[in-house]
Amino acid sequence: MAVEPLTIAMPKGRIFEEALDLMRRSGFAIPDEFASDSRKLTVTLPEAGLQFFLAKPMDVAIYVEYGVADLGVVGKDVLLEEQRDVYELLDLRISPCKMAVAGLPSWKPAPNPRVATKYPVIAENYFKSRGEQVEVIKMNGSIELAPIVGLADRIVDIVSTGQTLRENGLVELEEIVSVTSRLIGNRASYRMKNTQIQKLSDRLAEVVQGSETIDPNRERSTVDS
Ligand SMILES: Nc1ncnc2c1ncn2[C@@H]1O[C@H](COP(=O)(O)OP(=O)(O)OP(=O)(O)O)[C@@H](O)[C@H]1O
Ligand SMILES: O=P(O)(O)OC[C@H]1O[C@H](OP(=O)(O)OP(=O)(O)O)[C@H](O)[C@@H]1O
Repeated sequence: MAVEPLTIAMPKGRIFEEALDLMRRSGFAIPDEFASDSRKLTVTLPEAGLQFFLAKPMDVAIYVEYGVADLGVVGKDVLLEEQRDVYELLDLRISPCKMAVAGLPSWKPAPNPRVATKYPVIAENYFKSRGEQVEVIKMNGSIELAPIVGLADRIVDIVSTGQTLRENGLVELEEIVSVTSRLIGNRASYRMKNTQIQKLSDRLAEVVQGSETIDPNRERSTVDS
């Protein structure tokens, strides 16, 4: 009986190249036409029993929760922000960064504090857990601008190299959580396609843990059961 392919939602942008490299090192020969900057949003590998599609990073967990993708690759930041009902299957250890509170070096606690962020859920939860009342302002990007122009006294944002903070005269005040990309799974797919999913996850885990490369010719690159 033919096995239904596994569908994997991949994030466009920063994570994409590293995720693709990981898939390739795990033995899946994904063609070059599937690139983050290409307009092509889907690719099927019939031999491998895999189908990929390219989604906005913030939307990956939605596709997986609704079951149009069996699996997805997504930053831990998105999982914490979106709180979707999905399984987190594997830490892929790619695209590392952290979520942090930042502000001007002169920052001091003041009445009616405002915090600008693209991640309002993470920010609300963090300040609530600290017993600090703040007004969280949801922004869509260029978050570092907010303290400079006086919209907010602090920000909650991703810090990777720290360059954006430095170039804007800001400093990290507190780290909230460290972030890497995760393999996530739809709950029903995890039951119905368990053998295929487990096989793919094990294969990725082997490469993640050992940083080894699986030769596609070593065995047929398939997740068919
Ligand atoms: N320096 C960084 N800035 C932002 N995200 C990073 C960084 N380093 C790693 N990441 C990871 O990459 C993901 C974001 O990727 P990207 O910046 O391509 O998307 P985005 O900013 O959400 O999308 P878009 O720019 O299309 O709105 C994050 O969810 C995070 O897990
Ligand atoms: O520590 P760094 O290496 O400088 O990286 C962190 C910066 O990168 C991201 O912004 P992005 O480039 O996604 O732009 P955005 O502000 O428009 O979201 C993030 O929001 C920080 O601003």
